[in-house]
Amino acid sequence: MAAAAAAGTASQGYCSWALRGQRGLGARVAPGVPRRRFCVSAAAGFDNENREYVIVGGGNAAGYAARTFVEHGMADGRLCIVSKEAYPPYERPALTKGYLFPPDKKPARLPGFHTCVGSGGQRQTAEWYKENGIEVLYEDPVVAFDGKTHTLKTSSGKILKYGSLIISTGCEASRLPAKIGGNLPGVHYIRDVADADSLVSSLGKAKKVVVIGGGYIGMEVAAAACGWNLDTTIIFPEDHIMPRLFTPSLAKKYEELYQQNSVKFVKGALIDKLEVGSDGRVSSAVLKDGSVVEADTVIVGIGARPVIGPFEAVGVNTKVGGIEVDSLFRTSIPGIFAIGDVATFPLKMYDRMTRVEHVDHARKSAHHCVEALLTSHTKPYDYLPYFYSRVFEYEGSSRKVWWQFYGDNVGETIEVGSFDPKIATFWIDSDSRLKGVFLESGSSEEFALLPHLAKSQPVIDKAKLKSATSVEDALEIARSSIQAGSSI
Ligand SMILES: Cc1cc2nc3c(=O)[nH]c(=O)nc-3n(C[C@H](O)[C@H](O)[C@H](O)COP(=O)(O)OP(=O)(O)OC[C@H]3O[C@@H](n4cnc5c(N)ncnc54)[C@H](O)[C@@H]3O)c2cc1C
Ligand SMILES: NC(=O)c1ccc[n+]([C@@H]2O[C@H](COP(=O)([O-])OP(=O)(O)OC[C@H]3O[C@@H](n4cnc5c(N)ncnc54)[C@H](O)[C@@H]3O)[C@@H](O)[C@H]2O)c1
Ligand SMILES: O=C1O[C@H]([C@@H](O)CO)C(O)=C1O
Repeated sequence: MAAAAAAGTASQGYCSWALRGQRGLGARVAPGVPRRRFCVSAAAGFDNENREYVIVGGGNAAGYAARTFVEHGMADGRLCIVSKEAYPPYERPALTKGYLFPPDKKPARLPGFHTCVGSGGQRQTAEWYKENGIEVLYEDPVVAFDGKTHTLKTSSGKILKYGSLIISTGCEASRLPAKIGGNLPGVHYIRDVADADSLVSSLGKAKKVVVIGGGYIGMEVAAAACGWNLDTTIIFPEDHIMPRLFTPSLAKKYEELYQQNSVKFVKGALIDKLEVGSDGRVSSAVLKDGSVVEADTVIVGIGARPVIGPFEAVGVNTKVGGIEVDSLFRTSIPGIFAIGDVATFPLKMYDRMTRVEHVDHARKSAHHCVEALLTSHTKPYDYLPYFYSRVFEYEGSSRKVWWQFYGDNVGETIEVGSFDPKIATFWIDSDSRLKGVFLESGSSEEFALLPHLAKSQPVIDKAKLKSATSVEDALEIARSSIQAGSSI
């Protein structure tokens, strides 16, 4: 059921793109600049098929995009968000953090974490969208797209003609095939609130939990399961957790913490099948080597795939996947943009095309895209990759952990600190330039230094850094390397 069936109540009606004759490019009018308005009479708001701006996907990036439209006075009666979900945009990271706290430890619930609270902004509830004249179509995903006629069709059969279109359909969880038990009751994937609700209901009854995948979801969900005092096993194919980012040595420190919390690891293992019990629910995971791990609840976190359909014709990057955009988030078709997880964009500082599946980019790409659309700015997006996680945050946990990483994890690494309580890893390339930096349990001042380090890429005296006696000492050595003037 729709949590909120909000329709925009645009008092002045809206300007049809077709009547404005601004095919595709949207309104390239600076805020505050008087515009000729050819408004269609629309006393009831959005009552015909034309929409000036349409965002497809009501997720993290859409919430931040809506905020930028409002800041420019360009939302009221003009912006429509077409959402698959039943809720206005929210901060998706909460789903594997506060949302999974046990019932007695004050779990996060909507409307508590609607965008843009995750970055200290306003909490944009369903009311906020109404008050700002933004039409939100809930639980009505776009199922067809025609770039020639500028038309979208939703699952309920609505036909929407757009002036400018922003695709922010994000990612979907990769699934285990149904033929090996990937769809059994008790097997969970986690992407949205409905998934998280289903998982919480299973955790309430669970005794033995298997987490498949040693990435972000695996680490965050396994830590949450500890908060529910559940027998938890993580199974993954690699040698250590977080293989895309962590060094083996860094991973070891986190694995030890999980083991102290009674979590078991099965490494280097692939799933052969998930078996069904007499109650029709999952009962165990059978590994390729024939061993069996019992489970009444399985959480699968084996990566995510960009949601491209039905927009394939807009242009998919063949190497990275994702909808290809330029440094202003413009696709190959004028008037169509893509942001967030689904967009493959030029990562200017490392001179490569990439897709980033993290919330900081969702927020910043949304803002940058909408600013470029609504104003005449042509400043290229210059993103510094930023990833973070927080686990064991619930009250009563013996040790909370929170880490941040900035930059590129390339080159050799220097690790400083014992993890008790802090650890830092520095990635340094063959020219001795610092490329990436990771910090666990830093102070706010220390975390604030990391983006400066990763952005300026100072030349580092490696011997000096290796001899650092503490994380504080190491960060000071890196900071003074920026000041030494050898930065980019
Ligand atoms: C459980 C979880 C925890 C995370 N934690 C962190 C974290 O701690 N830190 C971090 O940096 N990142 C985290 N991420 C990643 C971060 O949430 C994403 O990078 C971010 O949500 C991307 O925003 P987006 O708007 O591009 O996509 P999404 O937020 O996924 O939004 C896309 C929306 O589009 C909808 N949609 C898809 N197809 C259609 C269609 N055809 N029509 C209409 N709507 C459609 C989807 O239902 C969804 O609501 C997490 C992700 C998950 C799943
Ligand atoms: N803190 C964060 O930034 C955060 C938190 C949660 C989720 N997310 C996002 O959510 C999405 C999904 O996260 P994720 O953890 O599933 O992806 P991931 O890519 O971080 O990890 C996937 C893991 O799955 C495992 N794996 C891959 N194929 C497998 C297979 N066939 N069988 C068993 N294991 C397999 C590997 O161990 C791999 O590390 C990503 O976009 C991620 O960025 C981010
Ligand atoms: O970025 C984030 O947003 C949410 C939460 O802070 C919203 O309240 C969360 O858990 C993050 O990591």
